Amino acid sequence: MSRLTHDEPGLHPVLPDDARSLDDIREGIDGIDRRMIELLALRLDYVQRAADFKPDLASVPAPERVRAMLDDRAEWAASLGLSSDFIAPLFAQVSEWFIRQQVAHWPDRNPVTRESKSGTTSASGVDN
Ligand SMILES: C=C(O[C@@H]1C=C(C(=O)O)C=C[C@H]1O)C(=O)O
Repeated sequence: MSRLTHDEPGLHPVLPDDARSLDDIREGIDGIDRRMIELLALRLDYVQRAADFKPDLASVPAPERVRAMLDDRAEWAASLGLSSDFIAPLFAQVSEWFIRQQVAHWPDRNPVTRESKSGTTSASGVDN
């Protein structure tokens, strides 16, 4: 029994229960994995943008937020019949990698934001 319908563009329109061949199954899986990767790329944009709203590098990891997120994801997974033993470490690894990207992105943040936080002259030479 499928847990979700998927009328999303890019996903194979044949649901698992309606599959007539291994090709149907593999097209379904390829569509899902591709979409997951596209969504992870979009997630990266959000995570890097988050740096613009943080006052300093020390506020990047936000461990209390990560803990709350892992609890939520374990709950979401359980409600769909996925083991939290699988989902919790998976998302811990996801967050860990994304936090590293946010740290690496830190020096490239929007100069406007950097100016307004530091109150100093920007790289473009425009005073605040
Ligand atoms: C996106 C944020 O920045 C960080 C990245 C997170 C993630 O990728 O899961 C979670 C929390 C923070 O460590 C945030 O603070 O919300």
